[in-house]
Amino acid sequence: MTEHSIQAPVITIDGPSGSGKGTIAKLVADRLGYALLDSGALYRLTALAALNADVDLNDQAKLAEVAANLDIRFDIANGEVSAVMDGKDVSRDIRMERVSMAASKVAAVPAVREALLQRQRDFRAAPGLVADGRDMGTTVFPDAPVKIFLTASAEERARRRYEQLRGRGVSVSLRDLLEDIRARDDRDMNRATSPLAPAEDAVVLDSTDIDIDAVLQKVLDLVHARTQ
Ligand SMILES: Nc1ncnc2c1ncn2[C@@H]1O[C@H](COP(=O)(O)OP(=O)(O)O)[C@@H](O)[C@H]1O
Ligand SMILES: Nc1ccn([C@H]2C[C@H](O)[C@@H](COP(=O)(O)OP(=O)(O)O)O2)c(=O)n1
Repeated sequence: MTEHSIQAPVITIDGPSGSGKGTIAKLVADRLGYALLDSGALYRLTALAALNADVDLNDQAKLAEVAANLDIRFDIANGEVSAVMDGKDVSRDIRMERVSMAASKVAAVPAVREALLQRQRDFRAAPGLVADGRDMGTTVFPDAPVKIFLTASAEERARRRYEQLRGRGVSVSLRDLLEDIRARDDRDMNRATSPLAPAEDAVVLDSTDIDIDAVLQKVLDLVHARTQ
């Protein structure tokens, strides 16, 4: 028996921005009673901390120091997860577009990824974990029994983000969002360390034309098939 085979199972959900990872990860975790790791939030928190401290986003050593020293926790109340940094709820702040852009830059720094690696693995606990991000199946939990790579066309992902932001009363242009999504895709897919890519043993699911319930059902079917 390997060391990993006695650990709690992990379901990894990787994919580009707006493909539905966060939504599906939360639903699967609720359904199975598993813990949830939103790994993107860690990169967003690092970005926010760096912006707040006026750290130059090109200073890799400083960024790694910021990542290693984050004082953060995730609180759960009424089924909603909030991100708390230095004792303050920053859940809304980390979703701002300028933080999203900074997060994608910060996430390209190898020393930042290294600094956050163990923090992510520490989320693994019984009865299991659902982890969403870009490299959950490739780098952070390579031994996960269930790996999903969720995609959708850039246009559909921009449309979803547009609706999501409008629903929150944020006014944005669909064209700007599509440009942002393409810029982030490019950076996430072409960086040297842990680029966005499906693991060899991942199942690729394209959600462009299927709704959330249908995606959830496909993922749950796969979980049952792989963990029986
Ligand atoms: N299959 C789907 N069809 C339509 N809308 C979806 C689908 N999956 C997710 N969404 C919506 O798209 C938006 C972005 O989803 P989210 O889970 O935040 O994506 P990600 O975590 O991959 O960035 C949310 O408003 C969500 O409700
Ligand atoms: N495991 C991860 C998770 C996120 N990232 C990067 C990629 C993104 O640009 C930022 C923010 O990720 P997040 O998943 O919150 O972003 P989206 O909700 O998909 O727009 O962090 C990463 O490099 N590796």
